[in-house]
Amino acid sequence: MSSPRTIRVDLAGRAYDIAIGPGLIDRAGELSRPLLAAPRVTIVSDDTVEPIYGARLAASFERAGVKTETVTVPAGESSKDFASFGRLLNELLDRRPDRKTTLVALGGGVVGDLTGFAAAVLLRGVDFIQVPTTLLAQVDSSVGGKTGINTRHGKNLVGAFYQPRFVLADTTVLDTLPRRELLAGYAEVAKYGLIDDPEFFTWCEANGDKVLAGDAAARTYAIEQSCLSKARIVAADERETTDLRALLNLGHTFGHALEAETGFGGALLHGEAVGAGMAMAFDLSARLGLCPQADAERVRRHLGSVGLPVRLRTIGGDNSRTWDAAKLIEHMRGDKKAEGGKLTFVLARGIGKSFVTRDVDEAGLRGLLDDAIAA
Ligand SMILES: O=C(O)C(=O)C[C@@H](O)[C@H](O)[C@H](O)COP(=O)(O)O
Repeated sequence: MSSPRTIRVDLAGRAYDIAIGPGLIDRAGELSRPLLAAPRVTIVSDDTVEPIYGARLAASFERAGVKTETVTVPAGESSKDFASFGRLLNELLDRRPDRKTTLVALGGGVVGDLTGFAAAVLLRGVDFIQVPTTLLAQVDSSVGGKTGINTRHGKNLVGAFYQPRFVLADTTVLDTLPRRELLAGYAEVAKYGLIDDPEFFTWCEANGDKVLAGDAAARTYAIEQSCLSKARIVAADERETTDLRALLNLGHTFGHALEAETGFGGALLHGEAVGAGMAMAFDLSARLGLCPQADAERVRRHLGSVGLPVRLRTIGGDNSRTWDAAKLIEHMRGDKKAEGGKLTFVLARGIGKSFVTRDVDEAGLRGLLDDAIAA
């Protein structure tokens, strides 16, 4: 059988491939067998995805002579907390893994982040493979080795940089993804254009609807371009030691605060929060005179036109929610990027011209939040 399209994440001794293409779940065993330390894997999935794809993935490993076991967690962001993480570790240990066991994360960002963190600490570190089944996980969270959980203090505040051995993105699984999940992932696709690739953002404006409607060529192109951008940035700044990787956090200072305020219970999908957060980051950039107003409007128009909720009033599908600017700013202070009490933002000088700054006037921020809440 032909080799799928692969993109290399070039990390010297820890380099790995992202394979992208239709039907790859059925080839997971054959494609990952050479990477396994021993012919046994434990698949970690959630109770939405496992019933749909678990048996096919397990069968593909079994065909390659690999023994499988499966552990399932409840679907949703609430599984990314201490208690769920502890339960997952115990369930994994119940199956008597050894250091040559490989974990396979089958699911979206929550399953990937949770499994990756479990792999980082189980027996002090076992290998793991990502089989992302959402658009968001395929274009973003499965690549780059950011693993972790949420705490009552905020999003992803406990975790590890721990790279997978392989990422296997089966593009056909997106056909069964609910539109809301697709949209949430699409926010992260558009993000790459907004960070440093204005041509890609222009492509998104022309083709975003096709990506969401299931056009296979448009979808594959969007995933490949996103993974190329992410692989390039991660290879250059794996552990976010310079501000380069931090650019991938465009929209996240706002987004994480919105998620924290709604309690990580799934009222708000991560990608929805990021979409609204990117619109706010461009609005703030324009308000501070850093970015042309026309660019901020273009961002808001495109994200809104594909169906992302870019107004705080509509985000999370609960029109009765009230937001409090002071509380949102308090959440931002707890963000990992905050340094010495200074809030950190990814702002922009225009589309594709993002940069990191710790120099944001809080009165300007407060004004933006008050206006966003009132709009
Ligand atoms: O990979 C990265 O680096 C990112 O920042 C990608 C983000 O889109 C992703 O949501 C990430 O998990 C956020 O990381 P965090 O360090 O801000 O928690």
